[in-house]
Amino acid sequence: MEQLGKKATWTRRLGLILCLALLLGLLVFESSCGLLQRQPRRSRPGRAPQPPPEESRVQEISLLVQEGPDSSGVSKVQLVPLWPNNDTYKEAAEGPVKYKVLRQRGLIASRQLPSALIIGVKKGGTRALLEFMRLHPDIRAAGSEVHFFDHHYSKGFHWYRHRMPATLEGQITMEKTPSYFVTAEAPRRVQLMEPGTKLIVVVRDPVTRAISDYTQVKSKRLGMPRFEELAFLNGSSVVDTSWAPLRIGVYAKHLERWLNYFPLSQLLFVSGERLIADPALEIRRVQDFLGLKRLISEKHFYFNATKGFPCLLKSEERATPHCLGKNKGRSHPFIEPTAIQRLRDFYRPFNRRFYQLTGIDFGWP
Ligand SMILES: Nc1ncnc2c1ncn2[C@@H]1O[C@H](COP(=O)(O)OS(=O)(=O)O)[C@@H](OP(=O)(O)O)[C@H]1O
Repeated sequence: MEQLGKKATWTRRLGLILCLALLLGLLVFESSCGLLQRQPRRSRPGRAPQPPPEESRVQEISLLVQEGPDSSGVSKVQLVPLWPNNDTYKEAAEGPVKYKVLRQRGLIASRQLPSALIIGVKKGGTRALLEFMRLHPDIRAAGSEVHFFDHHYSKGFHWYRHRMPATLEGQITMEKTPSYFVTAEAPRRVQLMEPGTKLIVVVRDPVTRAISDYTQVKSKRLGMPRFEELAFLNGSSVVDTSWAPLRIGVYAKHLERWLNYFPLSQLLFVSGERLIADPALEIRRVQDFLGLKRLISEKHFYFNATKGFPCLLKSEERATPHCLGKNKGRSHPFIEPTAIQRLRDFYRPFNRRFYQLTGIDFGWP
């Protein structure tokens, strides 16, 4: 009985082993025949078919069809694309494609050479004009004077462009360097850059301009001679036109040089006096000249009685009311009235000529 029981247990174990072996064999057979291969995953409804993963785009080229001394026994090589796709190559070569498109549509800012320049005059109110114009969303201006057309011309236009802020399509790049107006080479150089450049000149009574210029130099140099000593030759009544603060004020002469290269229609003359008395009016003229929407108006300015000048309620840099710096709107030293009168007489014919050339009577005494 006991022997019979043991036999039955062994038979059951053998049967189990046989079953397992059979199952294993079946599995091996099916996988080698591909019967258990997975079906490709169906894309989810509503979603675009996904591109094949990068590895599956490896291309195979048979070496047998190629001529050559290869006898390595390798029958195939895999060509793996260096760039995952064509767009990636373009991105590397010319910047991301999406940026290129955005740039073409003017949606990405890039640096441009200026299309409008405030060329002068020194102490005419050029900083005020530039700061006021910067309120306009379509104006982007270099913050400091670049001095390209006088001091840095040899550095080239590439250097110049990199001094400019980035602009979007439709925005105007501007720069102000007041010494351009009196630089002999500047008109030709500006024309070479772009004959259509718009030129803005802020002019002011040449006598007060000269005193303002003198005041600035005096503030930086101790022991400066009196204005009257510098303005006239050897204590005489003859005006020393070689003295820069006086030479700059002969506007007609400097303008004639610019008119050899640019038509009058490309120049706008801003009155430095009216820029103080009625900034909104002068800024409206500038906006019109530049073809801009009239967005800057009276509501952007207030008169600061302490400073004695119009100031801004907010600007590109600050959202609070503020005036130009301490070096703008300095008090001038006392100048002998006879010296002032002599200078007025000296400038009168040049001023008249300037009015003729510009077609504007600035009303200087
Ligand atoms: N809003 C406002 N605030 C202050 N100053 C003003 C303003 N508008 C015009 N001005 C006059 O600008 C004169 C300085 O001119 P510039 O900016 O062209 O000077 S510079 O050439 O850049 O040094 C400066 O000359 P001075 O008064 O002699 O300092 C001012 O008279």
